[in-house]
Amino acid sequence: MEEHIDLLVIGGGTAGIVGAKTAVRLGARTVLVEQARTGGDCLWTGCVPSKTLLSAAAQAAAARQRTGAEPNYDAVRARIHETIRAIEPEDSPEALEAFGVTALHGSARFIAPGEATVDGKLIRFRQALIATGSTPAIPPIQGLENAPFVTSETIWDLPSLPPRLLVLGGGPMACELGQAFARLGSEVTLLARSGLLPKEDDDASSLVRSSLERDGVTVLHEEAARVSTADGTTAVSTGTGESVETDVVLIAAGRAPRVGNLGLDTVGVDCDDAGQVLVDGSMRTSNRSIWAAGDVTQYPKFTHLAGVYSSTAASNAVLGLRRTVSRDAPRVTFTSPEVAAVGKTDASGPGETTSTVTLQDTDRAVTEGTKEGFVRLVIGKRGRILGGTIVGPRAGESLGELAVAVSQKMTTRQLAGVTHAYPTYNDALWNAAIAHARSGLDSRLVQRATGALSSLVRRRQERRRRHGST
Ligand SMILES: Cc1cc2nc3c(=O)[nH]c(=O)nc-3n(C[C@H](O)[C@H](O)[C@H](O)COP(=O)(O)OP(=O)(O)OC[C@H]3O[C@@H](n4cnc5c(N)ncnc54)[C@H](O)[C@@H]3O)c2cc1C
Ligand SMILES: NC(=O)c1ccc[n+]([C@@H]2O[C@H](COP(=O)([O-])OP(=O)(O)OC[C@H]3O[C@@H](n4cnc5c(N)ncnc54)[C@H](O)[C@@H]3O)[C@@H](O)[C@H]2O)c1
Repeated sequence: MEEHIDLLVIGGGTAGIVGAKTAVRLGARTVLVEQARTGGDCLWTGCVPSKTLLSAAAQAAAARQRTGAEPNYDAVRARIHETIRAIEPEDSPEALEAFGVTALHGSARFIAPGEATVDGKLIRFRQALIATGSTPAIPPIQGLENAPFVTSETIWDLPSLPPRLLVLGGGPMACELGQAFARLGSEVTLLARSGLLPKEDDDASSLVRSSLERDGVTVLHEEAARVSTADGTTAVSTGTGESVETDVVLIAAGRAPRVGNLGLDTVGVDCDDAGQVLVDGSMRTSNRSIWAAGDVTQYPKFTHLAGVYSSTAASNAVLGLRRTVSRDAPRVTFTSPEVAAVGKTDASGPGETTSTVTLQDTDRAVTEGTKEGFVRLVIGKRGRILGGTIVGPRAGESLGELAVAVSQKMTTRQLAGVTHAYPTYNDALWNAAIAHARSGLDSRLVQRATGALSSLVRRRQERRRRHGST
């Protein structure tokens, strides 16, 4: 390709696909390069298979309770493959080409400012977008290399349900997959050195822990120290000397950016100590014509952020803008109960407070027999909703409303003023806003003001009655 293209997109996952389509919509000549299969982690090894697995596991647990029937793991695997097959065409090279993106198969590498190669072939570009994603981080644990371990990339290939599964990690991936495999019938141990969902509200994390334990998961708040494998048995020992035997180890200990062999030094793209590409709020790297989005950057690693941030990066690159991204980062961990959060989740700033309503006080939850869950709003000065956490069934769906409230800078009074249908799970969110808005009305100053107003109205009405009666 001798002439310059407008935008070179490296990586065909969510960030790459959305970025490339955005650029084409803006009239840019865009080339997307993917070294493996377009669709990326979300489609092949992340969100799509894991959410299908969770759904199948929840149904299996319900069926076991109803009839005692044990799940058929082959059928679960078949369902996962079917789901991927149904979504795959949307992300295919053919779909990209039909949209106007030139899709190339190969591995891209920067070789000089404005120049990259794809498997040795030269491409000249005006702007580039790095969207190369991440791979599972493998912690340096003695003996792990000889153990039968799987990651989010390989767990889908297990030929049968492991009788015992040790999950290393306590983040969203460990909690979701740990619960799913326990519900399917594996004996699951979770080894989580920072506890469960350490980035979320403590009460949310406690509810998830109790729920996992009810599903039979053993949760150890410890770090893996050593792994030994002999005669087909693997034992993982912890820092405190406890040892857990297992058939398979699942590593769910975070992510490492895919930056190897990209030639970032050649073009002056800076990374942090973990190798993540550093971008500013407009998603521009330290090289003025190179942008980045998705898991490869320092921002939280979620599909929706990969898409939205990449769209901003591509439009900034193509139109010469510096629009910045929102850092509110809505997120959902799809355990049972779901944990959904956006914006601030603790009242750590001056003048900040929280308003909490439990699902025990929410009629929809009572009618459905749901006992666990809550909504907690984090509220700033003058009643502005800064963020919050929702735990319970369909918390991920309720999060949409909270995300709107946060992004639109709504106050609790404004949210309280929106009529909600009864009985819904979102009543909890509404009631948390009402409770806070009312507490403002209960303050002594407001009581004095409303008292004075109502006595004024009373006197006026009295006067009118007297005049009317004469
Ligand atoms: C088990 C699991 C469950 C998850 N569940 C959720 C969820 O429910 N919700 C959610 O929001 N997020 C979820 N995530 C996170 C989500 O999958 C990622 O945030 C998202 O897929 C990142 O997209 P990306 O485009 O940045 O990277 P990727 O999808 O990894 O895409 C990067 C692509 O770049 C290609 N590439 C790399 N280097 C080169 C090169 N030099 N040349 C050409 N191509 C290259 C790779 O082959 C890859 O296809 C989950 C992740 C996991 C592991
Ligand atoms: N529902 C979702 O949106 C969803 C689901 C799964 C994964 N993801 C994304 O995928 C990425 C990967 O998920 P994750 O859960 O692996 O990452 P994570 O970084 O959120 O959690 C990893 C956890 O593993 C623990 N850990 C690391 N090394 C350990 C060791 N040696 N012993 C014990 N514990 C150890 C860490 O303390 C940490 O809490 C995340 O960024 C997440 O956002 C999202």
